[in-house]
Amino acid sequence: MMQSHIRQSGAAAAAAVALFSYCTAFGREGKKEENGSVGVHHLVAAALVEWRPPRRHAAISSAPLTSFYPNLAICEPIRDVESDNDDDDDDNDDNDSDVGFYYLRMNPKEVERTSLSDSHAIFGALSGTGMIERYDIYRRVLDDVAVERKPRGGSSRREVVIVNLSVGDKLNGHGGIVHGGILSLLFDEAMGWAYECLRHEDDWLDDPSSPVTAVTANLTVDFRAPFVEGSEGVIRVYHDERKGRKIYFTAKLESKDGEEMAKGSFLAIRMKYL
Ligand SMILES: CCCCCCCCCCCC(=O)SCCNC(=O)CCNC(=O)[C@H](O)C(C)(C)COP(=O)(O)OP(=O)(O)OC[C@H]1O[C@@H](n2cnc3c(N)ncnc32)[C@H](O)[C@@H]1OP(=O)(O)O
Repeated sequence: MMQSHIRQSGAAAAAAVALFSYCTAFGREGKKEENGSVGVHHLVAAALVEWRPPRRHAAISSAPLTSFYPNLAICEPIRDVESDNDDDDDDNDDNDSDVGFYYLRMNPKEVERTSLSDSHAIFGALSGTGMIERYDIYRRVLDDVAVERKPRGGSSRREVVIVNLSVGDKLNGHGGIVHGGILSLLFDEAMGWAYECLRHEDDWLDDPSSPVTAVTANLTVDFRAPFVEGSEGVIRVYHDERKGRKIYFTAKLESKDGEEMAKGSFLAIRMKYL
């Protein structure tokens, strides 16, 4: 988890300081030992490289569940995925980056839908050690002030969903690199959940409870950097536009360090009869 990563990083930093103090106090040179072992200063350097200041976090709230998602979201305000508020990528500066929000975790296991049972690719067959080891979905929720300020309508770009994920070492194409098809799958699912969030918003449908299913009509992915096996990452899904039954999303996959590993765009079309 990123939280534990940050905690570990903090511990690493503390250890680095302690080791550095030790080196300074005792005048150790810390060269690489002749027998090939790594000297003290290498340990210090390694620890310092590991540490990085945490980025600004999303607001954390203990707000109760909203009424329209009684069994979908569980009340677990996120503490371990970082905000994109300080993102300097113009491509992804969603409109509400200056207002308050928090994340609520969604729970696929509690959704009564056969597609999310064992037959589901991500939560079923491809879930497990070495495969998709984590795929935690969070809905972004604006706080009351943000809701008041936010323009309503179907075309304002905004982050809807994030996914905190990790992939093991059994889903590669080239050695050590996660298969692009797997990343496309991860994107497709995330954008599907973003659609599910949007369709429950009261200004989206005349009847929010009506079961209107959307399918992926088009999915495009740009792979920007190899996502290596054993990596953690965050997918951020943005809603761009809606034209009748057509709903457009874009998304990006960030490494845990915030580097953009892949970008996706997605067209979901609401089916006529489901
Ligand atoms: C709580 C649980 C959470 C659960 C969350 C779970 C998330 C799971 C996510 C998994 C998502 C998937 O993988 S879904 C599985 C993969 N996808 C599929 O199997 C879809 C297969 N394709 C289809 O069924 C169909 O082609 C549809 C439904 C997409 C479209 O057929 P249609 O409804 O008859 O639409 P049609 O009248 O032809 O076109 C409507 C408009 O869309 C445009 N259009 C149609 N197709 C395309 C296209 N590929 N690219 C661009 N534009 C298109 C047309 O030009 C037209 O524009 P205009 O003239 O109106 O301007």
